[in-house]
Amino acid sequence: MSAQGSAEGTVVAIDGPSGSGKSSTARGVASARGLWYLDTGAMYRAMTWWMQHHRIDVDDAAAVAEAAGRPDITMGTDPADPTVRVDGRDVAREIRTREVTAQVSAVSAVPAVRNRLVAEQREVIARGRRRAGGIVVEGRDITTVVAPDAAVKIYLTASAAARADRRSGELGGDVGAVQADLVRRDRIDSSREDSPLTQTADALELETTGLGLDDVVAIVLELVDRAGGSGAAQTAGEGRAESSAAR
Ligand SMILES: Nc1ncnc2c1ncn2[C@@H]1O[C@H](COP(=O)(O)OP(=O)(O)OP(=O)(O)O)[C@@H](O)[C@H]1O
Ligand SMILES: Nc1ccn([C@H]2C[C@H](O)[C@@H](COP(=O)(O)O)O2)c(=O)n1
Repeated sequence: MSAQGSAEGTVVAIDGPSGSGKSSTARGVASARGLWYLDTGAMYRAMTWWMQHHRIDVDDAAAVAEAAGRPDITMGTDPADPTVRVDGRDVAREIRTREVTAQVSAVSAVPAVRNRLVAEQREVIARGRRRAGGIVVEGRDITTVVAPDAAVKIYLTASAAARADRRSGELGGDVGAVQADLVRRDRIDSSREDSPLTQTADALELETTGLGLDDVVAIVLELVDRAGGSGAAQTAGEGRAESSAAR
C-alpha cells in the first residue's frame, strides 16, 4: 500500500474525460464507505463562474491570472449533498450552465488558477484523511498531480458516443451537439501545457462503455477494500463538513 493508503486515511483518485462517470462513481464509492468526496471540476467551474460574474475576459490569461486569488471557493464534501459556494453564495446550479461549460477549459488552463486550486484541493484531501478516514477525489489531474500517491488510482473512460448518450439523457439536448462539446473539451483539457489530462501507467483504466453505474461502483469498491480503505474514523456530521478552499 502506498503512503496515501496508510492508517491516516485512504485517497481514491479518479481521472477521466468529460462525462465518463467520474462524479457518479466517486459519489457512489464515497457514500458506500463513509468517505469524503471532492469534485475538483466544480472548483474550476466555480472559478469560471466568478470570472464571468465579474466581467473578466476569460480569454485574457493575464487578467484571469491576476484575479485568480480573489474568489472564496468553499466545497462541501458530503457525497450525498456536495455543495459549492463562491463568496458565500450557493452556485451549484449556476456552475453547470452552458456559458460556464463553454469557458471552463480556458480558465483551467491558466497556471495561476491551477496553482491556487491544486493547493486547496490538497488541503481538503489532508482534512478528509484525518477526519473521515479518507476521500474520493475526481478530476483531470488527480492521479498525476494532485494526489499521485493515492492508494487507488483510476482512469475512467467510455466512448464519446456513450458519454454523449448518457449526458443528453441527463440534461437533454441534441446528442450530436453534446458529443461535439465533450470532444472539444477533451481536446483542450488533454493538450494544455499545465497538468493536461493524461493516463499514467500506474492508474487502472476502467472502460465503462458497456457497464452500468452500479457495476462500475462495485469494481472500484473492490479496489478500495483491497487497499484497506473505509471511513471508519468518520463520525456523524463530519461528512457534511464544508472545506473552505481559501482557508
Ligand atoms: N456506468 C454508467 N452507465 C450509465 N450511465 C452512467 C454511468 N456512469 C455515469 N453515468 C451517467 O452519465 C452522466 C455523466 O456522469 P458524471 O456526471 O458522473 O460524469 P463526469 O465524468 O463526472 O462528468 P464531467 O466530467 O462533465 O464532470 C450522468 O448522467 C450519469 O448518471
Ligand atoms: N482536476 C481538474 C478538474 C477539472 N478541470 C477542468 C477541465 C474540465 O473541462 C472542467 C470542468 O470539469 P468537469 O466538471 O467537467 O469535471 O474543469 C481541470 O482542469 N482539472
